[in-house]
Amino acid sequence: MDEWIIYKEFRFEAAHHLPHHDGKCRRLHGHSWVGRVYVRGNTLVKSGPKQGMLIDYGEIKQYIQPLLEDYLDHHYLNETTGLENPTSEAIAQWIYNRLEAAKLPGLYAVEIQETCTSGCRYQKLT
Ligand SMILES: Nc1nc2c(c(=O)[nH]1)N=C([C@H](O)[C@H](O)COP(=O)(O)OP(=O)(O)OP(=O)(O)O)CN2
Ligand SMILES: [Zn+2]
Repeated sequence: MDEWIIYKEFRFEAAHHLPHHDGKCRRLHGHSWVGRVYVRGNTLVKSGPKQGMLIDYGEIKQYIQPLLEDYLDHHYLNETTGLENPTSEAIAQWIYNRLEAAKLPGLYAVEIQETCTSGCRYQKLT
């Protein structure tokens, strides 16, 4: 069987702190976060303007945009997400759950890069 996995990248500026951390991440600080939403599927659109696509990248963006505006970009993540300890792991899972609730077709994984050298991928085992 064929399988395609595509992704759409997004970026946001946001502050957070990890209240339980034993190092510098306990302090309030900010990052230029980079995320990726992965979508997976076995069939491509057969005709029309989306021919040859799993799902239009622009459509994936439409699912991410409200999250960026309302919760992520230029927000304080401890407050807006309701996560008491917003690690990369927690934020990736939080974004995945939101996209799943919004019924993004083929949702497969969410990746979050917190710094140039650190990041996390969250996906659900089936
Ligand atoms: N597993 C996790 N570890 C850490 C997280 C996390 O979310 N999950 N978060 C932090 C801090 O928030 C920090 O902002 C990022 O840490 P780190 O990569 O150590 O940042 P540095 O700038 O020090 O990275 P270097 O490239 O090594 O200088 C900590 N850990
Ligand atoms: Zn951090």
